[in-house]
Amino acid sequence: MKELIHIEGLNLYYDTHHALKNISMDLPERTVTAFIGPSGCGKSTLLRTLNRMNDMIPGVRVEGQVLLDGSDIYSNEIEVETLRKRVGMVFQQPNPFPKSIYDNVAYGPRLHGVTQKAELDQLVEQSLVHAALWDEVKDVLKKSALSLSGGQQQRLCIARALAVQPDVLLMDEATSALDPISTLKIEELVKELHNKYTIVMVTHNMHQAARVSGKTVFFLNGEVVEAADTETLFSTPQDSRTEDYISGRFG
Ligand SMILES: Nc1ncnc2c1ncn2[C@@H]1O[C@H](COP(=O)(O)OP(=O)(O)OP(=O)(O)O)[C@@H](O)[C@H]1O
Repeated sequence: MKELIHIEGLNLYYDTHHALKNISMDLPERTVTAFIGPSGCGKSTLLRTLNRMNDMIPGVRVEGQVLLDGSDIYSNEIEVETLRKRVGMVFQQPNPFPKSIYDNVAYGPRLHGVTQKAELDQLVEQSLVHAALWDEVKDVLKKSALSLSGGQQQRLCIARALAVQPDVLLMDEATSALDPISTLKIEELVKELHNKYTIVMVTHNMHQAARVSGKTVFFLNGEVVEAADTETLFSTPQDSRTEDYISGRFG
């Protein structure tokens, strides 16, 4: 499978704290990759390096390379806005804007210069269909996004991310604030979306990683312990620390 993202010798420091230690890995195209590991091992930090969200945190220093389709996203030639259009993100807490459902989804395309109503209408519908929310909201698009349930809000945030037609979708514990039924809906959605998008998800839930992802990476103390296709990692882990973690002996 073609790699879309290649990480090489990546180190990240929060001031003096060495949070990511010499990370190298490939993230294959149109695959769900899950990052697992105990709290504080660096999963979210690594996820945030993929669309340079860490740039906003004072005192962060990054060394090494992250190549997206062969281009180093930390090079001076890369515009961060363009990068974030290609690499969208969904967070733990649904965070829709206090605007209508329609305007939430249309926000990104408008920002990137789409002004024609017909084109916006089409993008909004297509994104909501892809996020498995269209049927529930198609008659109330003018209603405030804040009137939706938590699970619907999270699917709206996914639709908002998809509306700018990204290549990569980063999901940082995107279901951990949701009830089991909404979680299941998002898991089903992720399984659908991976045919079109490269998805990287941080999850605390190993069952979720096993259910949804094609590749799993296990982290400990800022290092990659093991990366493999999900079935192999869960059935025949190579490292005893991976085995201890997935069998619930720590973390
Ligand atoms: N903004 C920050 N400033 C300073 N240190 C940070 C910051 N964010 C994370 N860290 C530190 O970096 C390390 C990795 O944190 P990170 O949030 O990436 O881990 P994680 O594996 O995602 O944890 P969790 O599963 O609890 O979300 C931790 O030691 C954490 O305290």
